Amino acid sequence: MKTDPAHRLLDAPYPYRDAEPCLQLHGLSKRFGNQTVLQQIDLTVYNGEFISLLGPSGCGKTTLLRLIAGLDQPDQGRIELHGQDVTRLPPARRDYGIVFQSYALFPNLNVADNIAYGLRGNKEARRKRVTELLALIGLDAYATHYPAQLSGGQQQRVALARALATSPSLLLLDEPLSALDARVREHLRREIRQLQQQLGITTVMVTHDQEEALTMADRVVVMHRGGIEQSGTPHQIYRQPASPFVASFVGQGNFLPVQINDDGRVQLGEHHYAIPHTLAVGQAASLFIRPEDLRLHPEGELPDHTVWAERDKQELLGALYRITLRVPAWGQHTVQVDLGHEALSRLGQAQRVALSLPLERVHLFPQEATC
Ligand SMILES: Nc1ncnc2c1ncn2[C@@H]1O[C@H](COP(=O)(O)OP(=O)(O)OP(=O)(O)O)[C@@H](O)[C@H]1O
Repeated sequence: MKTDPAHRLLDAPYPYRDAEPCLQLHGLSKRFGNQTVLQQIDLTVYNGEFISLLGPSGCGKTTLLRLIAGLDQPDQGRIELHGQDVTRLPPARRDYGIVFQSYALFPNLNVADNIAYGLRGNKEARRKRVTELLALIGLDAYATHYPAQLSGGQQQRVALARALATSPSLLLLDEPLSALDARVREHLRREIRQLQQQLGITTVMVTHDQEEALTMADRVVVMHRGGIEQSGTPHQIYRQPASPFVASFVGQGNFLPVQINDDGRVQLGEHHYAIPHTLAVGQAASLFIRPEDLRLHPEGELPDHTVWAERDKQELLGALYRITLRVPAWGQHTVQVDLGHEALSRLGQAQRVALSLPLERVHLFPQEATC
């Protein structure tokens, strides 16, 4: 069920719905030798929006960022920045700042000189701007330090200040946090997001880390094999995945084979469910449900559509337990269910438990559209 993803209208309360476009990509394609790396990419990024390009290794997200930056040339298509065609302009004539995964600071320049590197104007104006930027990134006390004297997180903040120094209208971030350890990464995520909102700077960030994309971005653009699979708010991407690829790449999920019966109901093993869908009668499909959406019921609580399930494995994930169960009535398929500690203790130790399927949480995908 690959829907409209790239151009789908965002929800009404979406804050950038009526904003002016900052960056527009029209039919961008790129090949390296025989390999098509990007195919007909269309994307509009609105003023002030934080977009994350999310996808597995090799899906083309860095290539797309490099095309926007002018570090590579597209074979086809057009790039507009504030309505101006910049497709053939060199990087220096495009109005953006960029931060790479490796800090890319000049080791022989101190922090202040690194930040001032791209600044024009007289010495006093540059000094003033550097002081402002040092305050912005909370490194006022480090102006005379050299990159080697800073932690990874501090170096990346300097790289960010350098990218912002000329007040560009677009900020490009290429996996800016992936070289940092988990705790620093989480902290810097919040800092970058706060700074981006404070400055209102339009931002495009490449990441393969779904948590990073979901927590930082206003809109996540999921890429797969050189194309855009879905574009939507983090909530839409997680809750209304447009394809099996998005459903499985972002978060966890159970896929169960089903059949569409003559009466339109969805057959899962021995059970029939009335789930709204647009699939054809007789069509094979996959039913998708997230582990936290399946319900396990303690003895004595048996709502409609309950099936019996046999407990198999139980793993502690930290805040949750992931329980693996075999469901004879669903064709012996196994499912995974996430439960909080409280819910697990209410469930007790019984080997056989009642399982129900909240129909409003189910997604159906035609089987040929598997990832
Ligand atoms: N300069 C190049 N020459 C040849 N092939 C390239 C070049 N740059 C990228 N590719 C190929 O293009 C494809 C997409 O690469 P790209 O770096 O855009 O992917 P990605 O989604 O950013 O992945 P990763 O997260 O691993 O960086 C890959 O198969 C890669 O090998």
